[in-house]
Amino acid sequence: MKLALIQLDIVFGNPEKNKQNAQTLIEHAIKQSPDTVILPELWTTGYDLTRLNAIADPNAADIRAFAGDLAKKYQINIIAGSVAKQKGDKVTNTMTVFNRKGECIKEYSKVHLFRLMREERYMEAGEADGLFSIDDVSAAGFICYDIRFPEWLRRHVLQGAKLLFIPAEWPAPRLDHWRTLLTCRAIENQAFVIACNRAGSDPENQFAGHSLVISPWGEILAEAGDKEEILFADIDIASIDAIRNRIPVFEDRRPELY
Ligand SMILES: NC(=O)CCC(=O)C(=O)O
Repeated sequence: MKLALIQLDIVFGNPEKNKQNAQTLIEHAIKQSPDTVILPELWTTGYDLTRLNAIADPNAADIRAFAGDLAKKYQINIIAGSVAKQKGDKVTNTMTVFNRKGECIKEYSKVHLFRLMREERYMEAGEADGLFSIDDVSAAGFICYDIRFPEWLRRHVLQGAKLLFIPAEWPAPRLDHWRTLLTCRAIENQAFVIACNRAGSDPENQFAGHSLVISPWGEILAEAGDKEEILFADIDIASIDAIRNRIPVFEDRRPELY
């Protein structure tokens, strides 16, 4: 499976500009014939949380039209990062996933809200899992801070997820945590980790970039720099079973003890 991670430099609070920029980058990526394109967290608005009532996406209708059309036009899967989804008086940090026909096959709302960026003041946490399939491969989505909760990812892997997609807005001062946590999640779950961060800054944070694709053995297959770029990687799905046979972690677990 060929992946294209769109490490966007998000324009604060400007969905129209961000959609234009994302479309340009996606259409650039299409020239390399990716199977799956991934976008970052809250990429239409950034963390412009105080203006969410003006800029959130009502019922995620806008992202459904934008990413659904592109997925169908180019016959690709799109993990459309996350957007601020407005439903009634609630806003969630919601990821959408589109198949090659342009159908929205999953919505996942971030379960762990990040207090350091005041997310819990403006958003509601999700309550449901992030499981889906693309091209018949079991996958799951998580959003940024979710990666600090290994038991949440493990629950999905125990239900079959082999590709772990992670859109993020991860600040630069914790780049070491980003790399270490993602590598651990890949090794302990013997799964591919595909993590698309944003580049650039907003009024409060400089973001790390360094989007990553990590193998189930913990090897970094591709890593972006700290500027806007498209990161490409090819992953070999069959390698997952080879690694799980070599060190049979899932057979050796002792769930009766923990
Ligand atoms: N947007 C986020 O959830 C950021 C999470 C983060 O920075 C962390 O250290 O965790």
